[in-house]
Amino acid sequence: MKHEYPIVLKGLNHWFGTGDIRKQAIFHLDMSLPQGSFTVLMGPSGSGKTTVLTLVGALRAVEEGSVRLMGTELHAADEAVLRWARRQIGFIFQAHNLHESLTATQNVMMGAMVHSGVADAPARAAARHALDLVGLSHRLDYLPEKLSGGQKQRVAVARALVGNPSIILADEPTAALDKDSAAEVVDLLVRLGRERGTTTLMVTHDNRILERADQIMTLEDGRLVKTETSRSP
Ligand SMILES: Nc1ncnc2c1ncn2[C@@H]1O[C@H](COP(=O)(O)OP(=O)(O)OP(=O)(O)O)[C@@H](O)[C@H]1O
Repeated sequence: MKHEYPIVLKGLNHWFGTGDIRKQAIFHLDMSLPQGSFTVLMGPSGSGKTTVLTLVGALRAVEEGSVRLMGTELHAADEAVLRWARRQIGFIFQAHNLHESLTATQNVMMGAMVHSGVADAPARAAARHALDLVGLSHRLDYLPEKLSGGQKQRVAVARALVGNPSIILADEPTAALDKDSAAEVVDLLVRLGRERGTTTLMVTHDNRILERADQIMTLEDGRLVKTETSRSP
């Protein structure tokens, strides 16, 4: 089923700690991300970007307000719904989370097997397909140490894509990359939005990629202070 806005946050508040040290980290956050769009979440260190990403990713319980993924509410959702939500998502983090002793294909296969519990042969086929999609079909059997920074991060993107997610959540995926490699990874995510309708939310400090974003949202002290829409998806 298609959803015009696969990610919708309404009146989201979040706190850390209890008692005297209880501190609000997110304040009244509203956000709607259109299907196929590429949204960048910016803001100074400590402004709440990662907290938002983990709430949207069903990695943290929603305390107050609403997070809807593909129309399904995560606030007060049971574990089965949260597991379902995580299966809709491909997660991409900084470059260095590939297993060094596994080839590109094996790294991506792990994503397929964890994601959907599929067996070896279909996981291998899915991994090859995902690596082809990110332009690495000529590097299937390479170990990470033989790949460039940009190629490693494209393996991480392939691993996130292998379960065919509707949503991609990325935390600083270009931080360790040079300009061209960063552009490569971002162009890929933008293309996936256009071609497959994948909706991406990326946390970044990286000014180099802003011109490629459909929406740029800026958080300060847990509040959304600016939303810029640069082009329609
Ligand atoms: N597990 C936690 N326990 C207590 N406070 C936390 C926890 N995680 C985050 N915080 C606090 O919540 C606020 C938002 O943190 P968050 O990590 O979301 O910011 P960020 O914008 O992602 O920062 P950075 O760019 O440095 O990663 C900060 O004040 C932080 O200290």
